[in-house]
Amino acid sequence: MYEFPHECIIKRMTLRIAVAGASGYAGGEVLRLLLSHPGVVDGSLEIGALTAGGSAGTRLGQHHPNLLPLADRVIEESSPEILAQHDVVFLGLPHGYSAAIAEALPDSTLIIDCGADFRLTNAADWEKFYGSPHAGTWPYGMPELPGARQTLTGARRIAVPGCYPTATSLAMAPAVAAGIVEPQITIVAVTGASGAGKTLRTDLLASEVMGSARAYGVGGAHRHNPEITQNLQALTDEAVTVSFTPVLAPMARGILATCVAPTSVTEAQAREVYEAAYGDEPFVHLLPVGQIPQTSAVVGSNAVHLSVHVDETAKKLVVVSAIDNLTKGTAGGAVQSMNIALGLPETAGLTTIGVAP
Ligand SMILES: NC(=O)C1=CN([C@@H]2O[C@H](COP(=O)(O)OP(=O)(O)OC[C@H]3O[C@@H](n4cnc5c(N)ncnc54)[C@H](OP(=O)(O)O)[C@@H]3O)[C@@H](O)[C@H]2O)C=CC1
Ligand SMILES: CC(=O)N[C@@H](CCC(=O)OP(=O)(O)O)C(=O)O
Repeated sequence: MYEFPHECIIKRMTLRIAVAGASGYAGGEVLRLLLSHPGVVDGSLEIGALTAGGSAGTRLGQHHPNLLPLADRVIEESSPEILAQHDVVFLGLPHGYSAAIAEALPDSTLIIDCGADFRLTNAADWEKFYGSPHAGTWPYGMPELPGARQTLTGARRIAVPGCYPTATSLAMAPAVAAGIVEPQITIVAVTGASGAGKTLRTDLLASEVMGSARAYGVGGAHRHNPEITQNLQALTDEAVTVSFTPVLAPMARGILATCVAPTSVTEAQAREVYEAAYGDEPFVHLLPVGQIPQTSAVVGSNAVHLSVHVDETAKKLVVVSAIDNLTKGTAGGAVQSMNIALGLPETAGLTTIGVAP
C-alpha cells in the first residue's frame, strides 16, 4: 500500500475515482466537472466505477445526455466492494447512506459526501431536522471559511456543504466575523428545481413548478437552518440567530439569497470588510458597485457572486448572493475540496465563468 495521496502524485500513479449516485444530479455534475479536470485529461486521475441504486445496469447516457464521453458506461450497484477499489469516492446519495459505506471503505480512501450526514456537529440538531441518529462530523468542504483549508488539506473524509448554506454562509461570514452586524440574520433564498434531486415528486411536476414561485420550509422548518447557524456561530462569540425562508422558482439551476442583518456601518465600510475577506479568493467575487448578482451569471460555474448594501433608513446590511446549486452548491464545492485534499491546484477543473444568459 502506498501513502495516499501525496506519494501517488510524486510517483505519478493514477488515482481512481468512483461516483456513487452517478445517475442523479449531484453525481452527474461531479462527472461533468471531472471530464474537463486537468488530472482526468492528463491521466493522473481516472474515472472508475459509476454506481447508483435502481438505475444499476443502465447506461449513463440515459440519465445524463450531456456526458457523451461516458454515455456507454454501465452503472453498477453502489456496493462497498466496488467503491473500495478506488482512491477517491464521491457520494451523491440520499441522506442516510454515507455512514455504512464509509465504514466499509479503508481509512485511506478519500470520501467526499455530497449528502448532509456528516455536516452537523450537534447531534440534537441532526436528530431534530433529519429524524435519525447522528452519524458523526467530517471536515466541512467550504474552503473559504476561516481555517477550513487547513482542515481539508490531506483529509480523507469530507462533508460537502448544503447548497443554501453555501450561498448564505459565504454571504454573511465576513460581516459576522468582523462584528459589523448584530448576528440576527434574516434570509430569503430562491432556488431552482434541481435542488430537489431527480426523485419523482408530484409537487415538482413541470405543471406545478413552471409559472409559479412558492415558499416552503417556512418558520425555521428547513433542515439547512442548523447548518447555516453552525457556520456563522463559529465566527463570533455573540449568539447567532438565523431566520431562513427558501423559495422554489421556475428555473432548473441557481440560488439567489438575500441576507439581512442590523448594522451601524456605512456601505463603504462594509465593502472594505468583504474586499479584505474575499480579495484573494478564486471563486468568491464581490461585484463592482452598482452590479447585483443574478443566477444566470453563475450557472455552470463554481463562482459565488456577492453584492453588499446598507439600507441607511432601516439600518440593515443587505448582502445578495448567487451560486449554481449544483456547482458551487454541490459538485463544484466537492471537486474544489478534492483538489485541496489531494494537494492539487484548488481551482483545477473549475471555472468562474457562468453561461449567462
Ligand atoms: N441537488 C442539489 O442541488 C444538491 C444535492 N445535494 C445532495 O446530494 C445528494 C444527491 O442529491 P441529488 O443528486 O440531487 O439527488 P438525485 O435524486 O438526483 O440522485 C440520487 C442518486 O442516489 C441514487 N440512489 C438513490 N437511492 C439509492 C440507494 N438505495 N442505493 C444506492 N443509490 C441510490 C440514485 O440512483 P437511482 O437512479 O438508481 O435511483 C441517484 O443516482 C443528496 O444527499 C442531496 O442532498 C447537496 C447539495 C445540493
Ligand atoms: C428545491 C429543493 O427542494 N431544494 C432542496 C435543496 C437542499 C439540498 O439539496 O441540499 P442537501 O444536500 O442538504 O439535501 C431542499 O430545499 O431540500
